[in-house]
Amino acid sequence: MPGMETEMPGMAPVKPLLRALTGEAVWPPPMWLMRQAGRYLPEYRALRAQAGDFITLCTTPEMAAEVTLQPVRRYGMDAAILFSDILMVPWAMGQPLRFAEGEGPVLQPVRDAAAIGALDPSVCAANAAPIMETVRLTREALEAHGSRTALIGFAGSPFTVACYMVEGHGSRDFAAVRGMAYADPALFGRLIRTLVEATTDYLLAQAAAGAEALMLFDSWAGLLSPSQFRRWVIEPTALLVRAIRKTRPEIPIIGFPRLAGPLLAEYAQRTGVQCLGIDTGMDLRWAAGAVQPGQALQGNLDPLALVAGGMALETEARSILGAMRGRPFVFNLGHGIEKVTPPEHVAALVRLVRAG
Ligand SMILES: Cc1c2[nH]c(c1CCC(=O)O)Cc1[nH]c(c(CCC(=O)O)c1C)Cc1[nH]c(c(CCC(=O)O)c1C)Cc1[nH]c(c(C)c1CCC(=O)O)C2
Repeated sequence: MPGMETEMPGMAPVKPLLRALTGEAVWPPPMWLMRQAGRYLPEYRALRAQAGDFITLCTTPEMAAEVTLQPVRRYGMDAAILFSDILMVPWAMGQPLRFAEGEGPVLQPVRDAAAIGALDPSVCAANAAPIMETVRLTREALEAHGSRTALIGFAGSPFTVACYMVEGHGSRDFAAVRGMAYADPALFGRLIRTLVEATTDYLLAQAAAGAEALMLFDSWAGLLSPSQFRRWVIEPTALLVRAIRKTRPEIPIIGFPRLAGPLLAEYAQRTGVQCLGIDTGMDLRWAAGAVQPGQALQGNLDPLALVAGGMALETEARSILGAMRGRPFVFNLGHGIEKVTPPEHVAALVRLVRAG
């Protein structure tokens, strides 16, 4: 029974985020923001400068745990999201990666059978040990303060991670990747299977280290045609979810198939994730009718409304709250926070959402 746990003597109350993810209409809704730890925060920029390099920051557990906790301390968010990056999975499989100042990630592209065959998914979780240590330290710090804040672990979905692995850097349309998926589906399928395997182990290791929910970021899912979306987004995600559930049936999973449009319904049904991340452009009431009964929604404030602040922010946030009242919901952005966001606008948003 929802809520029962809170009344049982000797048991810690269930955290609001976890209640919402398991289908309870918690109100005011729990909230956190995608990329809530990041360059818009002065305390992040200070630690980032001290680390020197982004990968060093991600692989130094004390620093990464500290960065994870920064937005929780400042705003009392209902979730802390592990500070890391979706590209740490290819990094942990040995693909050379660097984050170039001002241009984003740069990887040595994998485009042929030799390069894809050389990737070993079985070493991913072990090589990512520092990230698991970050999870452990962060969870420990949260529990030490008796926090209501839940810790979210995450990974990129196989398709979105494959986009960067094949292209070698960011792109507006990932044309080379989508072209390869049509021209050589056997080879692309091999890469996707490798990623399903690596990502399963990687997420299970995060759960074992103390992550209380898991999120799959599929930022580029919406670039695909419907048939390709079914093949490269829905099928591998369904396999991944099933594999995680086999070992950890209770851990809630949030799927974020960005720009999926009407294919959200099929994604929700066939993957069976507990919660759907909704992007900025999607109508929340429509999304509520498209998902399965009991599936929670998370989203979808425009990050630019948060940059603007004032009346624009208030109007947008209130319309989201109005649409979602009475159903399982997690307040969030529709995509990552912009680095020009004034931190005081985030504080204003937190006050507004907490007032319901
Ligand atoms: C596509 C993608 C990436 N990474 C991620 C995605 C999916 C979500 C999305 O679509 O935004 C996910 C991600 N990246 C980061 C997190 C940390 C947790 C959080 O606070 O949400 C998460 C969940 C930190 C980060 N990842 C990155 C930064 C900035 C690095 C810095 O401090 O210099 C942070 C805080 C770097 C990164 N990492 C990536 C890119 C394209 C870039 C460069 C763009 C940029 O600089 O914003 C790949």
